Amino acid sequence: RAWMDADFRRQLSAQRERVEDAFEFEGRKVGRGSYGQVFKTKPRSCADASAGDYALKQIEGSGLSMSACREIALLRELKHPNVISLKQVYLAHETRQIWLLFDYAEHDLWRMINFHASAKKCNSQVSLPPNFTKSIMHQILCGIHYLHSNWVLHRDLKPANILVMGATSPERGRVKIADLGLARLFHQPLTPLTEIDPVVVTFWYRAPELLLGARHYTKAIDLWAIGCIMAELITDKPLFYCKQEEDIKTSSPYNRDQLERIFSVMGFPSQQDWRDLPHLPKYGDLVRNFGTGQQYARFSLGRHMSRSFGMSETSSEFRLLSRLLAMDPLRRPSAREALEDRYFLEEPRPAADVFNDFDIPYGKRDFISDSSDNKDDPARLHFASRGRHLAVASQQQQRPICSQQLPHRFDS
Ligand SMILES: C[C@H](O)c1c(Cl)cncc1-c1cnc2c(c1)CCCN2C(N)=O
Repeated sequence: RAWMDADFRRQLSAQRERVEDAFEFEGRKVGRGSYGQVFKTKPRSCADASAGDYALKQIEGSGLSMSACREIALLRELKHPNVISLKQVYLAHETRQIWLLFDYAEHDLWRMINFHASAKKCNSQVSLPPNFTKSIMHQILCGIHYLHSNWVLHRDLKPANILVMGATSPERGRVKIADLGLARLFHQPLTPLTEIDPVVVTFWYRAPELLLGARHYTKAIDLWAIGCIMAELITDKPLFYCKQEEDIKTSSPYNRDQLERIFSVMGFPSQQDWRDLPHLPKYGDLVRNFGTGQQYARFSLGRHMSRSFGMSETSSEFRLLSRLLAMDPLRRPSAREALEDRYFLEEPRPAADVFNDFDIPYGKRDFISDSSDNKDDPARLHFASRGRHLAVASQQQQRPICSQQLPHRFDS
């Protein structure tokens, strides 16, 4: 028996296509995060440069965990223009590594928003098409509507997971939702928040019910994150920005500083606003830390957005934003209800190419070196995230925004 299997296994192993044989990815690493690392590659086979690029994601850790297997099986079934499509899975049997192959997206909201934020700091506005935010929001909601109608929850929506196809792609300017829950090894939110890679996890997009100990992810949790992303697209600043302790090793979902930030923007939820609040597991901590929340009585989203960004509280843009950011998850719209909001029916209408045929001002992704890859280096925590910022910064240095050469203006 064993003898026959060994021979059979040798045959299989000889036939199995190896990822390193199919793709050139030496020195082509573009990103590294809690999920693992990602390379911008071309197939070795077709030599012509015109062939599209691919993103090769090497999943952190080894072995095919049950949830990684479930997520991969899901990804292979999912097919929607606004969801990144999984092209191939490679299981390297020798190293028990998992490699996922996707179409390559040159841009993502994290780098795009950083670009606009730094351009603002240098007082050189990169003006965007008037329907830029609306087009991106429309496509995020279309993608999430598709996932939710297939009972797939994303669980970790944030700007870095919202990709946008670049100029060389046939899908130029199309939004692709990525990292579907693969970053989550367990489905319940009560997982130790230390990712495999101790790069700090941000809480800025976490719904208040999660911070108060809600035991399960819901569709409404994804809609809250989309509201946070919409505000960030409008202001170029994370709405619920909260300084992060360097290494958050807690396994408790309760994060007082993050809740404090949410209340100082939104105000404190009253019994009328959120009937089920007292039933949440961490309600006791909330009362202990914040009492009746009187100190937040004068705060509201409308006040924050109008005072800080001159946004009109009667605009349909603000109305949709405040619906998405309802403190009570039961009051948030579904993805379909959000898509039916007046905001998307009014001029200017959302466009299929979010750049609206204008030149794309963002640079290509930088390749990053492996030097900071030393896992034992305690400082890795700093360099890991700082390295990414540096990568973006060097992007900016290559395209001096503050000098006379201004990026192509959208409105010209
Ligand atoms: C795997 C990943 O989701 C991805 C996919 Cl599936 C397809 N095309 C590009 C990417 C991609 C590459 N790099 C980065 C990002 C995304 C997010 C922001 C971080 N990042 C860097 N390079 O820093």
